[in-house]
Amino acid sequence: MHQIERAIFDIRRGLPVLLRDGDHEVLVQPVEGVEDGVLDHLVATAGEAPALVVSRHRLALLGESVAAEAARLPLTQEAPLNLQRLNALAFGAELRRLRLFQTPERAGLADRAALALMRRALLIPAALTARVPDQAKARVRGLVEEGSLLAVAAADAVRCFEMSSGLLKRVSEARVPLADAQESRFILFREPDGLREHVAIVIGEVARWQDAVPLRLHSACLTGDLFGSLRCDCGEQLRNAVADIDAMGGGVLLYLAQEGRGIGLANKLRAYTLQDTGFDTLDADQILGFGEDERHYRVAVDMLAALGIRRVQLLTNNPRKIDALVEGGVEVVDRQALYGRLTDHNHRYLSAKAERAGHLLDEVLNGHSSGQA
Ligand SMILES: Nc1nc2c(ncn2[C@@H]2O[C@H](COP(=O)(O)OP(=O)(O)OP(=O)(O)O)[C@@H](O)[C@H]2O)c(=O)[nH]1
Ligand SMILES: [Zn+2]
Repeated sequence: MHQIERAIFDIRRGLPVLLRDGDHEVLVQPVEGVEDGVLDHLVATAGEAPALVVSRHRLALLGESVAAEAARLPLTQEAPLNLQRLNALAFGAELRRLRLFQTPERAGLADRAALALMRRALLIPAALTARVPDQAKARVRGLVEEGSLLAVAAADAVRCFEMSSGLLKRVSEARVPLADAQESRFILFREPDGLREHVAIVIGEVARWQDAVPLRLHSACLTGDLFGSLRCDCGEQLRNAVADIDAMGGGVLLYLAQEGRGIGLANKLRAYTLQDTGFDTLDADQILGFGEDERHYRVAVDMLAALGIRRVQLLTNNPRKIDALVEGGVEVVDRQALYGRLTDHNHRYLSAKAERAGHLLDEVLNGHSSGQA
């Protein structure tokens, strides 16, 4: 998978990469950050006009539905390669003005791989993919050989989110006394591709735990956790969780690198701007091409295994977290609610989570202001 990591770095820098699926070769270019000249360069290199690959979430907003995860929109003379139009089609909020000229086509392996790479790179999930025709293959191979274009297998790229279980690296640890839990230890884990790091905060002594371990899975939220943003309840939930776990006699908080429900901080800020024009938290993500929740919990299951934890009492209002642990073979014997404070700023966010994403927030929305249930 080493080449995939390099491909992700190239993509984050706005460079094209070549995806190979047997004899089929496809050039991939992220839509995010695409600049004047890049499109012409892509067409000149590939030798064919590209298609815009978008997620099914984005496509649904454009009035088309597909069963698959992604679809390709062929870009031809009727839909010229103009940057403004491309961006509007890929992640613009003015949907009424967009008219599809071409029927969406089924995404092939390389198209799906392209979107997986965009997501893994935390970019907008939209890509330009251009097939390399036979007569252009020798020239493109030359670019790969001279090192100016990276080639990867589409089959590896499409699996870039999958991690071989147990390969998570336990890297380092230290005692870090916290204001709300003096006996705390931070243990850092790194994903095998080196891209993301997650921290287990172990409160109390593991050896003393007899029964189900109090556990919090907390997804990173820079704005809320560090700066006390009023747009969400994350900072208070984080601090309440540490205090609650300490009061329960110890347990674990997994601080997961899943900023913005897995879409990354850059996209979360884009989503906030959309929310300021009237969209709710889920619709804003969908405009950008994301599903209502892009988080994967495999890493949390692996961290628990590394810590020798099989039975837990989970502090959450999110049924998906319970399901993900159970699917991963962790026994969830109990759930405890965990609230932050309801404010004028986060009311709409919490209501959307409750009404549209099934979060169990009745108590906080109906008057309870803070603390555990
Ligand atoms: N995309 C997006 N993410 C957001 C928004 N507001 C907060 N988040 C993110 O949502 C996640 C919330 O994480 P958690 O508090 O662990 O999870 P939860 O799904 O609310 O579930 P529980 O708190 O366990 O009930 C964090 O990653 C935040 O960065 C938003 O408007 N859009
Ligand atoms: Zn937050």
